[in-house]
Amino acid sequence: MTEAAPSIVHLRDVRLERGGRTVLRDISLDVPKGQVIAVLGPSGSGKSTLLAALTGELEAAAGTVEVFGRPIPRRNRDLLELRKGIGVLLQGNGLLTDLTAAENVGLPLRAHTRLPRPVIDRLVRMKLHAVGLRAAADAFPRELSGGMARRVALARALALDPPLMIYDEPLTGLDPIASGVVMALVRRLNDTLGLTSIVVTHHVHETLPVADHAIVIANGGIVFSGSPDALSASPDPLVQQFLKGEPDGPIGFDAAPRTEAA
Ligand SMILES: Nc1ncnc2c1ncn2[C@@H]1O[C@H](COP(=O)(O)OP(=O)(O)OP(=O)(O)O)[C@@H](O)[C@H]1O
Repeated sequence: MTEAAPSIVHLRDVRLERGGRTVLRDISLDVPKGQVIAVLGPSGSGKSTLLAALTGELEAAAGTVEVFGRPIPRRNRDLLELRKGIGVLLQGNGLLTDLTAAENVGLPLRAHTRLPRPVIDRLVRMKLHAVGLRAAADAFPRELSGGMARRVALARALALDPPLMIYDEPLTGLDPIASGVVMALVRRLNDTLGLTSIVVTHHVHETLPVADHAIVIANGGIVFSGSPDALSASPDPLVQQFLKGEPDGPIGFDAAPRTEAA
């Protein structure tokens, strides 16, 4: 019998507030090592708020948040150490326009390590190779397509070999082909590098095929948690409304979360 993989992320009965208002309540979630999990939900449902709790940017108002088996530290130095273990790919690529692709990927290595230049150069080439862009090392961001720029940003997020990757809307602004390339890469990198990945998105149909597990956030909480197949087959009207992108149904048009205290 194989042992269950340890949880890289563990949330129990978590309540998250923004500006004194409850955005998410009763959030319990375990992300086992090695999995790709999709966090889905309509705009404003609290997906970014959940991510902020995982990176320690937002302290939970109640409940337990553990990453890598430890509660999120409060001391700044410990928090910085934790964050080195979490690679984050944000919606905008955040590439510096006056640096080449290779220089952008090398930034975290120069900022957080004292590795000698030739070692950094070699690591940068490896990261660019991992995203299929070794040939683009000397290109500037303006010379790259949207999909290529996203992959450079992905290589940079991987620079410090983080065991946990968080993707916040990785497909925004990409065409269907580039979206397919990026999602296939998310899965391949997860498996070849032994990572755990959390993909926050409202691109359900592009994301589910590469995910092991999906959760749907709406109306202030987790309304679905299960396999992608179970999600597609769910009879829950709320889930169906979200999957079909229908404006009328149990999810309010402005997706305003419940505001009463837990
Ligand atoms: N700093 C803040 N102060 C007050 N309210 C906030 C803050 N950040 C987010 N909110 C509110 O919290 C709720 C959830 O926002 P959040 O950005 O987490 O949603 P989301 O699901 O990531 O949305 P999107 O898909 O549009 O990025 C929204 O009602 C939003 O207005």
